Amino acid sequence: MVIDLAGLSVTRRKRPVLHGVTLSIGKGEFVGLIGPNGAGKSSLMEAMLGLIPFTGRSSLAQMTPADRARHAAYLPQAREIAWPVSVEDLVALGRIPWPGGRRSGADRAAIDAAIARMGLEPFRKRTALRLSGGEQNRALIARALAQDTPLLIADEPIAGLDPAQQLACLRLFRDLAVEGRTVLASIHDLGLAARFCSRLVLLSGGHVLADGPAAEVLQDTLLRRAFGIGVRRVETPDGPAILPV
Ligand SMILES: Nc1ncnc2c1ncn2[C@@H]1O[C@H](COP(=O)(O)OP(=O)(O)OP(=O)(O)O)[C@@H](O)[C@H]1O
Repeated sequence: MVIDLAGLSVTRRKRPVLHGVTLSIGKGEFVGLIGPNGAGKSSLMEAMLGLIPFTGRSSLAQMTPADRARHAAYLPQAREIAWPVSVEDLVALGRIPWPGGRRSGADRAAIDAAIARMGLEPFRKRTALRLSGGEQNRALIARALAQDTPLLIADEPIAGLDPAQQLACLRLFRDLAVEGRTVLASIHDLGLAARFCSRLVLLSGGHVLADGPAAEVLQDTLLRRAFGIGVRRVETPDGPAILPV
């Protein structure tokens, strides 16, 4: 398993926010983590990576930081770029876990591929702070891609992207999974999650309410329990379109 969690619980400011989450994710899966605001999606990602205290077991948190950095790339929800570095230098930070600095051929190839995959060539030399919000988001995704890890954990990767960029990003993540990598991404758009992910995990109130193929997880009763809303489904040649009602 690429991610193996058992009985993972998190308490924040004395309030329990995750209650014994058990979850295994294997090679080649693209798992969409869905659930309402405050369900615990970000907390689950942070805890499994060992970034916040938790009880229970996470295979990722057990690794040394150096091993983990070569196993898992992480796109946090907060899209902070701290320094006025060029897009190219920002993406190159993804190579830090690998020996050889930025000079090896492998590093150059990974940086170039990540920039190309996120369509960032026109911005390559530009200071990342002078990009639009969505462009900055793409640069940070490219940094995670340049890390070239078997696992990518992305917290709301398509938030703030325009519709074309959302499709491009999810298509890329699906391709990464087809190539044999593993992707876990939190996604609020249920229709896009259903179309692109191989499996959905529905989190609500810190519990896993459902885990499986989209058709099983996006059932009316479950969605009403989690979000308090119903949905309309329209089948299209590209997959289901899901309209919250
Ligand atoms: N730094 C923090 N300190 C204290 N409580 C926090 C902190 N971050 C999150 N929480 C609380 O933990 C719970 C889970 O939050 P979390 O950010 O994991 O949810 P989420 O599912 O990612 O939500 P969203 O969809 O809004 O991003 C919420 O009740 C939230 O208020």
